[in-house]
Amino acid sequence: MKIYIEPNRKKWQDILRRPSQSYDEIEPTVLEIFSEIKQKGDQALLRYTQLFDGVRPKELRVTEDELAEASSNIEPELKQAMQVALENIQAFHQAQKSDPVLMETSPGVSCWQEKRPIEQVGLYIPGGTAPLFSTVLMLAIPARIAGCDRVIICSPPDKEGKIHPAVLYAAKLCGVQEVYKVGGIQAIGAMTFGTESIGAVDKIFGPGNQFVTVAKQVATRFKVAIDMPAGPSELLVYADSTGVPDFIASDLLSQAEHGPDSQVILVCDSEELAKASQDAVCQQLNDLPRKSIAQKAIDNSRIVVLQDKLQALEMINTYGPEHFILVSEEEEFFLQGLKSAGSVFLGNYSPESVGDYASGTNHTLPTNGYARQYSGVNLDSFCKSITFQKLTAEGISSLGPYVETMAQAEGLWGHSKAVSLRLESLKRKSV
Ligand SMILES: NC(=O)c1ccc[n+]([C@@H]2O[C@H](COP(=O)([O-])OP(=O)(O)OC[C@H]3O[C@@H](n4cnc5c(N)ncnc54)[C@H](O)[C@@H]3O)[C@@H](O)[C@H]2O)c1
Ligand SMILES: N[C@H](CO)Cc1c[nH]c[nH+]1
Ligand SMILES: [Zn+2]
Repeated sequence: MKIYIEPNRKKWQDILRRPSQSYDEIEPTVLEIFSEIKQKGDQALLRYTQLFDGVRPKELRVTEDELAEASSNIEPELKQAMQVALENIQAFHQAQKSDPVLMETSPGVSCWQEKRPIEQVGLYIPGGTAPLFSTVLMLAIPARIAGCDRVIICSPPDKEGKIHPAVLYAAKLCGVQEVYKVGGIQAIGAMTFGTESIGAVDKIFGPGNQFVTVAKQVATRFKVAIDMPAGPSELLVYADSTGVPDFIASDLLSQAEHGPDSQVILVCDSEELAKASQDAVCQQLNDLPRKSIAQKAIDNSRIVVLQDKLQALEMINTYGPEHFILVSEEEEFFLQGLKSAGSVFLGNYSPESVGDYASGTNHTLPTNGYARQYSGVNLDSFCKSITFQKLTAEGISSLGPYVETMAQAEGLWGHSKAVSLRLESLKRKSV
């Protein structure tokens, strides 16, 4: 990880550039695959699965037997850990339920807002280099709490044409019955257009690599919604002298090991901490089984020394990290000034991994700077808000004339008449 000491502002853009390929580079591939899926359905899914995952599964849908069998392949210790995670994720997302908003905006004019679940949702579970069964919990639990009617999962098959038992076990634990062996761009296409085996959904959720993320973005042109662009994982750590280099390095590597296109950034206030953390990264990297993946991500990662805390805060907000770890005596200063981040971890005892698995917060979060305009997945992601209104005779009598005036000023006499007719009818009744 290269160290930049007090870099000039003009250099920030270069220092903070993400390593993933751009939308424009991947979009043509996505459009080509989507077009084939629209024309050829399952046949196209199987062709691309063979091409990208090196396998042609006999059936796209995971059978009931496969779902049931998964449990016998999971160690009791893992089952218990998943249960703890499930309970925390469930509790935190259940607590996000909110009461309908109901009020009388003026006498006789009642307005309210209620939520309804999105009926059909598709959950993408990454599986290219690691079977992220934790993502099943992060997406299927809020979908169930929200009350979505149909919840399906798509995940890439392994070389034997199977989905990892932990993914299937988690699906069963969360009550998901429809699981398909398809990943990447082709999975997003299937959930967008529907094929013979896989019915289309209303909204697609879930993280994935750069191909999955661009495919989701392209899919929104075809009347499906997405949660957000949740691509290659990233982390920004800010630490002052209270930071522990070994802890910092372990956090940086925890996100670097996700994929070669991940990126991690350390911003700190001294050269000493920068150097010690850099050394700790080099040392710990050697012990990681996914060293070669993490090394590539580390090559795209940076350490920046900024003594001025205002500048440091500006850099954090400019980057808009997916994950932000803050270890500072000046916690309040940074929290007050923080504008954009997917999820925040405070102090020396809050490693980012706890949020990835079990603290209860959601790990499906905006990357690539999208924290500037998107929230991470939460209960509301699975709902729509519908507004309602009911006016009494008193309500339309007092509000109606203002609506008539505004409608006529916009030249929309049809709108005005819908009010006038009622006002006249009330006048006739009163004489
Ligand atoms: N932002 C978040 O909330 C979040 C959460 C978890 C994981 N992630 C990210 O998810 C990603 C998981 O990536 P992964 O690769 O292990 O699994 P993945 O399931 O996202 O992608 C695997 C699929 O990518 C497709 N693919 C691979 N190379 C391709 C190519 N050259 N052209 C077209 N398609 C290709 C294949 O179809 C394959 O099945 C990581 O980047 C990780 O950082 C993000
Ligand atoms: N860090 C990922 C989100 O960017 C989520 C994850 C799943 N498993 C481990 N980590
Ligand atoms: Zn992670």
